[in-house]
Amino acid sequence: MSRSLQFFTPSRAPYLTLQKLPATSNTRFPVINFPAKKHSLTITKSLSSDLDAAPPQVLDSGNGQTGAAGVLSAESVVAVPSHAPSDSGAAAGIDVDSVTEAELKENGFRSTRRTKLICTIGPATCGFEQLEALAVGGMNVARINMCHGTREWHKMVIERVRRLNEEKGFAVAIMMDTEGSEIHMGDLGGAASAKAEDGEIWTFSVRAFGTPLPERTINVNYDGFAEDVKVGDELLVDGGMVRFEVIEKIGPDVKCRCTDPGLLLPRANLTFWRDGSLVRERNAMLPTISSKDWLDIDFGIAEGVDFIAISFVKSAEVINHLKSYIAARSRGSDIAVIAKIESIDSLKNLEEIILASDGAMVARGDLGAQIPLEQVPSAQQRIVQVCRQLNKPVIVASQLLDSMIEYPTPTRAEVADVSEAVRQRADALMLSGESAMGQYPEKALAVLRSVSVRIEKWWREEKRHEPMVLPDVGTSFADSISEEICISAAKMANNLEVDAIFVYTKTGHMASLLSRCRPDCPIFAFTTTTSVRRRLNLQWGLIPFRLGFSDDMESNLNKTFSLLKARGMIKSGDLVIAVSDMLQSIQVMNVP
Ligand SMILES: Nc1ncnc2c1ncn2[C@@H]1O[C@H](COP(=O)(O)OP(=O)(O)OP(=O)(O)O)[C@@H](O)[C@H]1O
Ligand SMILES: CC(=O)C(=O)O
Ligand SMILES: [K+]
Ligand SMILES: [Mg+2]
Repeated sequence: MSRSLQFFTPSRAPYLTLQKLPATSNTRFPVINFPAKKHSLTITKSLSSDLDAAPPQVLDSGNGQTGAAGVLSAESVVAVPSHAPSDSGAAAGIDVDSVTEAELKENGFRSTRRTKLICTIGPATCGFEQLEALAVGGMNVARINMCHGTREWHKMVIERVRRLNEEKGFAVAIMMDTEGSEIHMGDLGGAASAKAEDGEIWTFSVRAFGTPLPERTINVNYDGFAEDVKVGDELLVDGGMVRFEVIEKIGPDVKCRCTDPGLLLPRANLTFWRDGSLVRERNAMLPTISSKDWLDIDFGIAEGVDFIAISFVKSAEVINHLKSYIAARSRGSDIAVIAKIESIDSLKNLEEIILASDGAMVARGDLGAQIPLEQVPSAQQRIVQVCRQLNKPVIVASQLLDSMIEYPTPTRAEVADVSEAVRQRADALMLSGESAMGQYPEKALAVLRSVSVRIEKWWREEKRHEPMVLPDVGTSFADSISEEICISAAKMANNLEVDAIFVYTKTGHMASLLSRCRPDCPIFAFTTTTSVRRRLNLQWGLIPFRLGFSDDMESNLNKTFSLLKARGMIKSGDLVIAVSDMLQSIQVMNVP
């Protein structure tokens, strides 16, 4: 039966009847079909009886999927879920993150956290129990930073995260972050940190020293350093956490007086400034991906990491180069490349870099060392917005809760900063030192979680739908149809106040298009492979499930309903919108 498009205007009237229907009704609701060949819009209303005939679904056996998984309140985690191996159970079963499942059951769809959380793993969090505590606390992605630690150490962390996923039913993705070849200090001869006091004279040298290092001496990784700096230059450690003034050059050694005291951390980034601006002599010519980075990338490909984040990206070219390298090396696997925006050049070429990448990171630590600090917030806003427009996930990183490295509670200013990133609707927030080497990694994660949930709720209550125009991102007509479907589905979901959007997607693309619209309800993303499922874990509002499904949407829906109902994740009467990348359609229905 064909109806006019007007049927789908925001007016709620035609839908009032939907909600009055008995919860047990198996009536299916209007289906908008965009037939693949005709491309004409027909709206059909079908009354199907074969839902009744759907055979009962068999759950994976022996994994306790129907049992209570655990309880996660906004404040604390009460029980640790125990769960199915993520790769077990083929067609009939369904895999979902056990903590998310518990959260959905406990607090309902609406209060499920939409903003994703990344934890940098370091000495404070590399143990199996510590990793598990982070996963239970909501970590969606574990980041390993190739600036620090050995490859054996990183391999061990990756193996532990894998084991956690397999044994406990998580879908924590792994992000490997390259070192890049900007100027940085050496490893302090093995010391965890060193304190520079006001007025002290320190030597920064390109000489290779044995260990232990001579007192008040810092090794610099960039050979041109002593030639490039001038007496009178200002030397900034970590973008100004500690400052020195260059007072004398003696061959490879540069003598500096400490002007702003503070803690020096191993391999901290170094920049030098002259007359108020950043000096970029020959180091501007340093390669984005160094020879060591290529070895690390080979390691990441071999280990099958989910994301590779590239430090100090300057142009789209390097991203394209790396993507073709990955494609040639890792046939079949799909490692996503994240461009770290942390240099002046990356801001200049922002749109083309983001277009070439699979996502971006606002790496505020180094960015704040390259542009004046007061310009970082507007740069962040711009990067977040461009990513949203171009449908790429965006991460806001660095110093979100820096004081929690030492203290158990954040500053009010830090909470405000986290809130602002959530309010900008970034896909993900990242902990660095707070989780890698801080005193309170789990507490810091809990702060990110509770602030995210609270600000998201406030956003929905205030109905702050931003008037953002989302441009076409695809190139083909079929892409345009998908985008229109997702925009319409998200709008319908908000207007009808549906409980969830279901998306069946093999590549994850349809799910990301829905995520881009930032709808009020969560998006249940069903995908067939564990790697796509882990990758979707970086994107705003997506709850990724692994499920075997076919091209027949009717049977997919039946199967999903019975599996999710059996696990207590949905109930009869819940209002759901379903879309898929197999069938260009929007369906609105109550769970039978
Ligand atoms: N694998 C590790 N081993 C030891 N310490 C680590 C490790 N990873 C991180 N850290 C410590 O945690 C701090 C913060 O981690 P993070 O990775 O965010 O630092 P960063 O070096 O400032 O980042 P980037 O190099 O990407 O700009 C580091 O400065 C380091 O002291
Ligand atoms: C995360 C990172 O690399 C930075 O903030 O500099
Ligand atoms: K790095
Ligand atoms: Mg950096």
